[in-house]
Amino acid sequence: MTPAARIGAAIDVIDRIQDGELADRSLAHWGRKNRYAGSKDRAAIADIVYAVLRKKQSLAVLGAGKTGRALLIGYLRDIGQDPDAVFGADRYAPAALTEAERAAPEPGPENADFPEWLWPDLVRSQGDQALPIARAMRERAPIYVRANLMKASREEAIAALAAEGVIGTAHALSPSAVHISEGARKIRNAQPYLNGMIELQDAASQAVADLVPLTLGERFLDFCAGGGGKVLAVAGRIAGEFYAHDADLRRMNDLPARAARAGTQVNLVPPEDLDALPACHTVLVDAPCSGSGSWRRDPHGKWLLTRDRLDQLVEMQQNILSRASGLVRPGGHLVYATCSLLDVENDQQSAAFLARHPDFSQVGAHHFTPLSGGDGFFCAVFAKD
Ligand SMILES: C[S@@+](CC[C@H](N)C(=O)[O-])C[C@H]1O[C@@H](n2cnc3c(N)ncnc32)[C@H](O)[C@@H]1O
Repeated sequence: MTPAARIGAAIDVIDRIQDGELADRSLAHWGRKNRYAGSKDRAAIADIVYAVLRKKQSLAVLGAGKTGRALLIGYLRDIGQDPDAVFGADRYAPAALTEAERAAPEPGPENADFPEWLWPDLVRSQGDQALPIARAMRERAPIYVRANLMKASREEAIAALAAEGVIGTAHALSPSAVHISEGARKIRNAQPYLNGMIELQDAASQAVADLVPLTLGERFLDFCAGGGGKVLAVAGRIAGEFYAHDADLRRMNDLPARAARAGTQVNLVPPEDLDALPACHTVLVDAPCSGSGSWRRDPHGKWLLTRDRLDQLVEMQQNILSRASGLVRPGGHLVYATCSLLDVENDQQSAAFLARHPDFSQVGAHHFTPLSGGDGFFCAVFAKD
């Protein structure tokens, strides 16, 4: 069957489903009526039908209707194919599009599976990238590892992984990032992981760690260290004196073992010891945030966020920034990062910080979105007078 004929078959199957038939019965019925179709064709048609059912609501918006035909128009738009190139493409294809079907629907949150109340914020923050970003957020996150450059080059790490059946390629977001295309489940038992040559870490998270200004031997504090992903990434780049703090000490439970595996040392600083810590060359605030940049990994988080919670987070970020800024020594840097796509947590938060702290000036701001492969992240670097 031609690709267009498979789309035509999927339309027939979906129409029966829309009339109330169960999906597997509708597929079986189509198979009985079209015995010329081989097993590959039937499997491909089933794949299309189930892909449509998964996104039925948003595809109905994209195709401007709920019939099999409209949903398949929506399906093709969703996967980036022009329905005009399929409908009417050959004599087995469904009939060519009408003018009304050809008119593309208005982009909006309902065809991006994005919380409606937050849509204006995303548009304000990301402009005409809002829709592709929101739609990218519906897919599974890619898997990345970080080559620990203190132990091996990225190429050596890729080769060591390949020897254990884990296939990866260098990724452009960071000199340490490796995109894993095969064998991801084997990573945690693979030698390069067990001996600290690699760590699991999103590529944009690695890129944020790359932006941390630090010179050999300097003192670095990760103020919101959590499991230690960022401090370990910075320690993988340059030798220094590393400190990790988190309001919730338990979040750092695994950090000493992870640091030992990576061949580095990270000193844990409980809240009561912060004031005794000598001022640092660089302090990183990887702040608690909406997590909107990592909703591919946490799709439930997307539906749990509320306006009240977002307001609370913004206030919390302000307080943390003020507290952490007091730990930076003159001439040093404060780095503010979030895995958020929302301006209110990112550029607006940075501007508010600068307004409250005239002894700091902004020397860089970077925005990462899922469109470049990794999670959405924001990173601002402030220099202290
Ligand atoms: C985004 S996570 C950090 C992720 C971590 N840096 C990493 O790369 O794996 C934010 C962390 O901030 C911590 N946190 C929340 N409120 C805090 C506060 N007032 N002071 C310090 N840490 C705080 C949370 O416990 C959480 O572990």
